[in-house]
This record gives sequence, C-alpha cells and structure tokens, in this order.
Amino acid sequence: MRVKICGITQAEQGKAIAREGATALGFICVLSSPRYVSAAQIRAVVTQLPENIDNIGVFANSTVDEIAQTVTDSGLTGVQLHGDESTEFCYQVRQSLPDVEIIKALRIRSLEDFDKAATYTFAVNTLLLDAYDPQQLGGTGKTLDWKMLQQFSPSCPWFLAGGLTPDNIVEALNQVKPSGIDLSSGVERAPGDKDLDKVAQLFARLRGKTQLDR
Ligand SMILES: O=C(O)c1ccccc1NCC(=O)[C@H](O)[C@H](O)COP(=O)(O)O
Repeated sequence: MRVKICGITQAEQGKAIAREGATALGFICVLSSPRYVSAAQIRAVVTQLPENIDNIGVFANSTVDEIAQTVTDSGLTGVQLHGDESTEFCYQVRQSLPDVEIIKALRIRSLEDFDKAATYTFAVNTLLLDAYDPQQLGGTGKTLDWKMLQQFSPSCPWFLAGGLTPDNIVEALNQVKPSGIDLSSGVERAPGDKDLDKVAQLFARLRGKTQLDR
C-alpha cells in the first residue's frame, strides 16, 4: 500500500518521514494554505530524498502553465488537483505532463460524488477521496464515512484521505481497502510542522496491519 504524508515544509522532516516508510510526500502549492511551499523550497527538500519517493505537488484551480512551471522548477513527480478542476482540465494537464502522475482529489459529501469520481478515471492516473469542508480545501482533519466508501471501487488506484491519524488508521483500513492512504494534520504539531513521533506511531501500526510498498 502507498502511504503519502502531505504538507511537508522542512527537508529534515521530509527525510525522516521517508526513512520511516512513506512512499510519497505531498507539497502544498496553494498560496492560501498555511502549508504553502514555493518551487524552490520543494526542490530543496526533494534533492535530499531517495529516488524511489514520489513527490506530489498539491494545486487548486491553477493554470496548466503554472502547474507545468512548478513541476519543472521543483522536481515534482506527481500533481494532485485539489480544486474544482474539470475532467477536461485534468486531461489537459496529463497531456502536458505525460511522465508525471496526475491525481484528482474529490471532496466527498454523498454517494452521488462516487459517480462524479468515476468520470475522472479516463483523465487521471489516480483518485484521492478527501472530506468536504465549506471553508477549507484540504488538511481539515475531517473524516469520511468509511462505511459508505465500501461501495467505492473505481477502475484506477485511489488514496483514502481525510482525518486519518495513528489512532484511527487501523479502524479505517478494517473498513476500507484503498490503494493508498494520505495523511496531513493527523501527524502534525501545527500546520506544516510534522510530528515525527506521530509519524513513527503511524508506521508501527501500519506494519502490524498491511503490506507497505517499496
Ligand atoms: O493541506 C492543506 O493545507 C491543503 C490546502 C489546500 C488544498 C489541499 C490541501 N491539502 C491536501 C491534502 O492532500 C491533505 O493531505 C488532505 O486534505 C488530508 O488532510 P487531513 O485531513 O489533515 O489528513
């Protein structure tokens, strides 16, 4: 299973989290987020990481040119589209960046959103399901209805996100079988400042539960 830890801002924390077993790190490229990092800051982190780590930039309602420029400047290997991007826009990003993993994040409110998610599978490599919040796009700490997610089986790999913590991860994975998990505020001291004890606790619980990739 893939494990993505999102909202990395510091190289030392990124390196430590990769050593613990993360398969992917997420970097927030959304200016309004307290976890925002510039392309230069991302590059300073990714150059210190092992090559097998996926480095995912999280964008919301950016243009294709802005995304492509950030990928070039930073060394990102993946792009997560976390705003209101259409299927056509996702496809355009995929065409522009053929060697980059394209992840579409959807903020789920009801069962109907599963049908919407299915419409993106032709345009992206991977889906990510996050919790809905009227004020914040992501990093909210809110959980999804895991029981409802038992009905979600898209034709592409997908990440479960939203309020996952070392304390609830085993319960979540007992109910849902995603291809990967994504955590941010559940392993933080403050926005953008990861709590390495919580990260260690998370991987200890995962090792007892599931086969990690790598
Ligand atoms: O984390 C942010 O600040 C953020 C801001 C704007 C768009 C997306 C953002 N985060 C996206 C993520 O992938 C988070 O990991 C995801 O929302 C889960 O967060 P959490 O519920 O805190 O685990």
